[in-house]
Amino acid sequence: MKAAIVGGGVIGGGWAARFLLNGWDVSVFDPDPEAQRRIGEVIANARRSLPALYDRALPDEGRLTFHADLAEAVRGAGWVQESTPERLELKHDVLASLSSLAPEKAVIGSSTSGFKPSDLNAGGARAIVAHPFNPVYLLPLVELVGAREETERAAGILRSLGMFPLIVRKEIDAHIADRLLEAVWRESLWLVRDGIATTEEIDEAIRMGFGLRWAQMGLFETYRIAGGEAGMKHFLSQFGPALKWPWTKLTNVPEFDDALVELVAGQSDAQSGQLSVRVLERLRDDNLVGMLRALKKSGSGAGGVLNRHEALLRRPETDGLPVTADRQIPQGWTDYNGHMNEACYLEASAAASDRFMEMIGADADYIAGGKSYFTVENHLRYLKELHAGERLTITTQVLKAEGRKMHLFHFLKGGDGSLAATAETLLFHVDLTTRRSCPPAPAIAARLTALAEAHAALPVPEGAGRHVGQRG
Ligand SMILES: NC(=O)C1=CN([C@@H]2O[C@H](COP(=O)(O)OP(=O)(O)OC[C@H]3O[C@@H](n4cnc5c(N)ncnc54)[C@H](O)[C@@H]3O)[C@@H](O)[C@H]2O)C=CC1
Ligand SMILES: C[N+](C)(C)CC(=O)CC(=O)[O-]
Repeated sequence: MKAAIVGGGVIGGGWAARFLLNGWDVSVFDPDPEAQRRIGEVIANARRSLPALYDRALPDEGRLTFHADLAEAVRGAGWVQESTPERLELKHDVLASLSSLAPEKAVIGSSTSGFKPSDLNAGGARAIVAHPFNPVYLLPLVELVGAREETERAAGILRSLGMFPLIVRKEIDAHIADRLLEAVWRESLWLVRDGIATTEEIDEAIRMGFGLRWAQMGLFETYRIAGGEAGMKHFLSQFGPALKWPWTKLTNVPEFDDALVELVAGQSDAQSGQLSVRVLERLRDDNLVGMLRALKKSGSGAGGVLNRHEALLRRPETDGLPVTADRQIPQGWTDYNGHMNEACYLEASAAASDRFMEMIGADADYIAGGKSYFTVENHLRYLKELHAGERLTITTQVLKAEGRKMHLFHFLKGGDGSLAATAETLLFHVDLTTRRSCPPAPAIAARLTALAEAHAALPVPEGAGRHVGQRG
């Protein structure tokens, strides 16, 4: 699979990273000689953040190439994404060329923030709007506007990249999200211009309050709760009339003169000018990863998208021993010593035990039926440092399976395949109603015994049965 990226600035670079890290080959066309360096830096940021969202490994990265010839860049592409500056005449030229050069079956998407497909295709092109959000490699939303059949085909491809396609029912300037963003931005500019608030104060007003709510419940669900037990109707009757009070300046746009530009840019420099854009991007990405991982636990909003994508990612089942984890180490697992924190070795091992339980049939359905395993003892050995972004693979050997006892030994291997840690763990099968140990269901016992018998032929792992501080 190949994607062609035409225009490799902020958004084109993000698209390149999204495709590349999901295993697509990516070709880039951008006349700016700086584009290759900039895209390299964006992809480096994406490598440290995107894999951290998943508890499974992403596909192997595709191949990245840069081209001076547009026809060469789009040859063989299944997706062509135009991300040139927001100027209609330029987009007409570029999209017309792409429509004649790209393979017939290729989706031609435009990243335009505001133009409608009928604007873009006025010169005879066949593009759809595929409007993403910055950073494209982390945020799932892509607004799709265009012919239904084409947007549905595009939606399937975007889902396979872990994105959330939102098909806009009717074309309209600035689609859905940018209309909302623009309303907030316009009002913020008034507040700055009129000296009511600084750029920093406005950012605090967002991030200390409603910004936190929006990522998980959006606007209407949040307001439903704000109506209390009486719900949405009560909320509307209480706050609806306020829309006619002078709470906001609504549609007026402040004069974009030099004074306003200097005021906003000056305040913004004072707020964050000491940090480079790349540093700010990394801070943003680390925070987004933390928030997205929290949403993944509840399955809310973008967390549900991640869970569905993760279920599609390949999971190797055996490597001699069952493979119970195969993932990249997230940035958030590293500590002040610059390596994977000790607690995260346990987190990874506990997830491997969960996966092993699934493999023998003690899965979510079995647990919902009232039976499970509890861990009663763990022994971890830290043998080698592990680092963010490195591949972590865990294989699991059954040391003993007797009645209600399950004794496992996890081998944690780093990206170079060498042993980085071992985790020996003893689990008891329990009845979740009585909270007491009991024998597992016969089907579980049979699968576990079969694995235990197969593993009995293997040597006892070095370090098994050790106590803390034991020499040799
Ligand atoms: N920056 C943002 O937050 C977002 C921007 N967009 C949309 O994405 C598009 C691109 O915006 P940005 O990436 O922000 O702009 P940008 O200015 O960062 O990048 C534009 C790139 O296009 C290249 N370019 C110029 N003419 C070209 C041509 N004829 N062929 C190929 N490349 C050409 C430039 O060299 C530059 O690298 C716009 O339509 C914008 O509305 C969409 C979502 C968010
Ligand atoms: C400012 N903008 C209109 C280019 C923003 C977008 O289009 C989406 C985003 O990422 O905020």
